[in-house]
Amino acid sequence: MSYMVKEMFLTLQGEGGQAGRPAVFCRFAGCNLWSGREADRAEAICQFCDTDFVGTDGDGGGKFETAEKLAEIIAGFWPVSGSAMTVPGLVVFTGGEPLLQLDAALIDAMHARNFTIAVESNGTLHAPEGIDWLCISPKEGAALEQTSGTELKLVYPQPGLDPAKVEHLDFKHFWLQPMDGPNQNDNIQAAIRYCLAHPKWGLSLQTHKLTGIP
Ligand SMILES: C[S@@+](CC[C@H](N)C(=O)[O-])C[C@H]1O[C@@H](n2cnc3c(N)ncnc32)[C@H](O)[C@@H]1O
Ligand SMILES: Nc1nc2[nH]cc(C(=O)O)c2c(=O)[nH]1
Ligand code: SF4
Ligand SMILES: [Mg+2]
Repeated sequence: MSYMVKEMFLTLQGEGGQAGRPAVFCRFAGCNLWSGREADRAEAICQFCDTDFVGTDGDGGGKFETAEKLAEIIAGFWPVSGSAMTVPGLVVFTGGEPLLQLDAALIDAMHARNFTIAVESNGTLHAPEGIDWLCISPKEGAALEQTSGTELKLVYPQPGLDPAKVEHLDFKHFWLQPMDGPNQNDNIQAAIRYCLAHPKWGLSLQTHKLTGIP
């Protein structure tokens, strides 16, 4: 199968429990909750998206015909290779919605290159086996199918999606990530208040936006 990739880059994971770790980001094109076109945003299931995932025209983007070819390019972004790679590399598959495209062949090809695999998903599709760090970020109005993983990262607030509705699910970590947008400052303060009153939850700030890295 072939893979449609919007962009790829080396950066620091900005969010969640792995924030601060260097990682290669592979952003797949396309999502099942929004077309990505501004004209469709108001009618989309997910309306607050902060990401351009349309097409394959970003830095490092393109259509990759095989898992081996894509894995080789991803590994090439890592600053260390071969015997100098004393700790595993880290790849974050995101999008768009990565579980529309990530498959066993690509997972195996990254593991064969000594990479740990992290995924950022909206949870509407079941995750394949072999993902090492699975982050699920539920969206109000979209049925949640993947109810287990490593971390649950809820963009907050989402009217109709109270954190109490998902805090029983099978995850190791629970994060509230303030919704970026016109009410960002209020959302940060509301998320902090919620965490202080409900200490199962911790705060996930989008630290890459603070530092100005991708
Ligand atoms: C662009 S999404 C791509 C992965 C997947 N489609 C998903 O929604 O989880 C990456 C992360 O950014 C979060 N996100 C998207 N828009 C946001 C916003 N306006 N404010 C805060 N987080 C946002 C998502 O919830 C998700 O955790
Ligand atoms: N630095 C950085 N960290 C991130 N964590 C999740 C991201 C995403 O867009 O999925 C993201 C991103 O776009 N950049
Ligand atoms: S599900 Fe993820 S990629 Fe899709 S529109 Fe929502 S935040 Fe953006
Ligand atoms: Mg992002």
